[in-house]
Amino acid sequence: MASVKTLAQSQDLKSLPSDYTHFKNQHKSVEASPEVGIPVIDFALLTSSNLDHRAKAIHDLGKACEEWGFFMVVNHEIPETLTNPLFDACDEFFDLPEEEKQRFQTKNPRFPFMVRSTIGAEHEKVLFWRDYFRFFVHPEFYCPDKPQQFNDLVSEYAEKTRVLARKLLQGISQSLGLEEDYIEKAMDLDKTTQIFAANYYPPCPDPESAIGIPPHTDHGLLTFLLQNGVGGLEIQHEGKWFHLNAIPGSIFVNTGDQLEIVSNGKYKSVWHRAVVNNSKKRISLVIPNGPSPDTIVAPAEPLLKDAPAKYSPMGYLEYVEVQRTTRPPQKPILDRLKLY
Ligand SMILES: O=C(O)CCC(=O)C(=O)O
Ligand SMILES: [Fe+2]
Repeated sequence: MASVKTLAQSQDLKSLPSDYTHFKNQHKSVEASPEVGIPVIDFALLTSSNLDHRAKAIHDLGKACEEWGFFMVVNHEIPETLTNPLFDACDEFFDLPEEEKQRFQTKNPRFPFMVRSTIGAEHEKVLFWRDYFRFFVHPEFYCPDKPQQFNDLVSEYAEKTRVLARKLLQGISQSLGLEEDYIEKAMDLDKTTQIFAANYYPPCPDPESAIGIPPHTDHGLLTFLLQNGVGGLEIQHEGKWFHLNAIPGSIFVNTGDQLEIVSNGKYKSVWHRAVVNNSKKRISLVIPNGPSPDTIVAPAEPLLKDAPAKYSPMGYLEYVEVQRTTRPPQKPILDRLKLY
């Protein structure tokens, strides 16, 4: 199957092919920025030695998870000298011929490498306006050996985002009234499951009728997202869709299904989608951070004093696999684990 990029670049593409048509002017969303209450977490405050600053950051983090399931992190210590070349490397990877990309398939069924044409697309009646690839970078590190430097860049980015995830999850633990290290121990974060994914959304001739990624929730604890200066991510909040505008240099973070389970439903995983536009290509780099593959995820024991468990336990990797192979893929398997 040809990539969407190739399709978008073909000379005779005047209108959206019918199998990519989802809606008639469907995406109604409102512009969202810190002015309308989108939470911003200052990582420097969260890691400050000033206890008041830290307590305020933890409070804000808890509120962001509870009310939005989404926040932007500033002062996160991941430099653009790393992320800019990483965007370039991903862009180059998308430029490789399809056969070349397929060559990077991994043999390991537990931690597969995927590019768009191998999964999803051929099973769907309606197609999404994006190309993507993804592979596991932890607890086993994998990365294609092309383009040059890709391996080093991904490895450094994965390492830095693991540190960020752990510190945020320490704050989130405390915001739930748990010990600082509760989540990292219960979720076995030394063997955290990290996936590196890149999405490519070419300019679309009829963006109102197409969708990049339909509404879904992510499977992990926290997902990090960077974009190439072009917006497209939308989150659902109180029944409305919000189109997110990034503070330059910030990282988007959204809560995932496992955080909902661990928090026994206090921090719901947020519904989100990616919309497309007709003028600029958009690339997003996405890192889902989850428990170790073999963790059986269940509501945190100390929280069960307040309310009985709302979810049945389930192994994390099994959860990922079921979510990946469920059609339609956007239906969260979380619903099946809900007890009441
Ligand atoms: O590209 C985006 O804005 C959304 C990506 C996303 O939700 C995902 O890859 O799970
Ligand atoms: Fe997502």
